[in-house]
Amino acid sequence: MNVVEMEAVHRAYGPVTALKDLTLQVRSGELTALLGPNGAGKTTAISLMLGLSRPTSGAVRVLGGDPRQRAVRARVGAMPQESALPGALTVRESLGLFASFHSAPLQVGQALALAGLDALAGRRAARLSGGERRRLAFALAVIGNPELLLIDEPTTGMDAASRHAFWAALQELKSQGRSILLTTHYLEEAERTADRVLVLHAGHLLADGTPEALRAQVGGARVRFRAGLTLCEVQALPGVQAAQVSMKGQTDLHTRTPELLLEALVAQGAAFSDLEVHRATLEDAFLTLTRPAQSHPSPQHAPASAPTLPRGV
Ligand SMILES: Nc1ncnc2c1ncn2[C@@H]1O[C@H](COP(=O)(O)OP(=O)(O)OP(=O)(O)O)[C@@H](O)[C@H]1O
Repeated sequence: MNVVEMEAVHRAYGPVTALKDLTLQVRSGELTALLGPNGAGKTTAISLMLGLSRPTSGAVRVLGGDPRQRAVRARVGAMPQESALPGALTVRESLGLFASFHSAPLQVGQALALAGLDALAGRRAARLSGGERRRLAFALAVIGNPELLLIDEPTTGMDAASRHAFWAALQELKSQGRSILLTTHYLEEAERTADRVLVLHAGHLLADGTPEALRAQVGGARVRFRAGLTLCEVQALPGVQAAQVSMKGQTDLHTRTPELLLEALVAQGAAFSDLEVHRATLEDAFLTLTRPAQSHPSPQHAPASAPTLPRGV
């Protein structure tokens, strides 16, 4: 069963087209990650699912109904990218207030525990740090005991321990049978926790599958080592698909046949050190999928065939 269905959805903001002929489904009981570069249309898609705006054309159905219906909204928990929190209330009072809007809410203590806010229950929202405010926004999203959680960039501003705790809380909510859709730019976290990944780019759905399936599209491995080889010499090694060589001899390459490559390196008698081999990640798949249309890749995401230049060159 699908908890969200978008069919041929088009959404324009004046001359800007944010979503183009977007068809996607979010399945019941799964944790789905909606990924995409900045401006891909993720927040627009979530705001349509929350019934906060309407598609220019196409259809959006949530829990089998129109997301603008009160009965549907009552079953959905929302954590937007930026939340206006009741600053004068304490964390516990905020949760109590929001709980009173729902017919069968969680207990305030349950929401506090899920969001790791027990120690901050008596603090006014206005005095919370950025990461703590995200945790309160999460607690407010779950207090209504929702069947479906729609979460936009939840872990931005959270420290590593809070992010860890947050993902554990999502797993707990999922194990209770809830469906979760979230956007994130933390691809390692999506890879570890999502059942399914949807990749948006320029308002289109580029890919839809398990993290394993997306990784398999790229396949192969990333190999890193330090050696005195030039970029041309590295590119001439068997099976190299893309490579970078820094001025200090740090080599970073992608290959589908790491064993052949290492055999050739040893056969050549090349002196190399600091060898690391790991299979292609979801981030590798994401960059490969979204790279062709990126107009200004950041240095860390630059095409892998370009040699790394020292600062200032
Ligand atoms: N209210 C608006 N008015 C005009 N353009 C908008 C509006 N909201 C979004 N857009 C544009 O629509 C496109 C999609 O934006 P959206 O916020 O959905 O992307 P996103 O994938 O969530 O990006 P990010 O990862 O940066 O949050 C962008 O080009 C954005 O500039």
